[in-house]
Amino acid sequence: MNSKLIAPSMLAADFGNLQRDTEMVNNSDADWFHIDVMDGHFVPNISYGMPVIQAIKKHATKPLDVHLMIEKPERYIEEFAKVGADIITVHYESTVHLHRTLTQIEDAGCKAGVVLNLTTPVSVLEDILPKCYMVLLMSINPGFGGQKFEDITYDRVKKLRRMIDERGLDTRIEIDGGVTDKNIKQLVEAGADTFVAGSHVFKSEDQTKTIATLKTLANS
Ligand SMILES: O=C(CO)[C@@H](O)[C@H](O)COP(=O)(O)O
Repeated sequence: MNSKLIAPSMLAADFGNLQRDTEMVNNSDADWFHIDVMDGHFVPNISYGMPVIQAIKKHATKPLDVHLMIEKPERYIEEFAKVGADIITVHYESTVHLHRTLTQIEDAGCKAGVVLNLTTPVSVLEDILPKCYMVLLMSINPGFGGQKFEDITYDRVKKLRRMIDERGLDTRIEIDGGVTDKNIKQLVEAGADTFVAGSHVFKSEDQTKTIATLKTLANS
């Protein structure tokens, strides 16, 4: 059984106070920084790229979990590794030669994972699963923070959990989009172990306490 990890999404941080928000995550019960890279092509939004990741890395004391929502991510893997990514996930839908892209991530010294859009069947992972450190299941349509969690995610997590267990693997299952204190326990029960939370954390009054509550609920 993997430990339960919380990864606050820096997309919801205050970019004018990035150092402050990075230190808040450092000093909280969070485990990773979740970094959303969007290119305005793969998803209808543009977020940030290498310079901002580098700025976060400068102050971060925890691993950077970099989620690439970009077309042909294989063009930039080495650059993301260079600015400090520890884990890099790419969308199944964004790269033609997925196995080659994951190898490229590993060769760059990072842990490699695959992301599935909300309704891409988890069965497409059958052959690539042994190569995945983590699978990220989107629980919203990617592109924006603050959206409502989609309930179809629970069944998707259960299916993926079965696939992982049947193969005797320890692949992490990360959930991203609309994660809150209201659904995290049910997600753990379904078989997830890694949780991205953006607006629920950064829009709360006491961010450190919100992270601590998520961690406690995930472990209860
Ligand atoms: O990948 C994405 C958005 O596409 C996410 O990481 C969001 O940033 C999660 O934000 P919340 O739904 O938790 O506000």
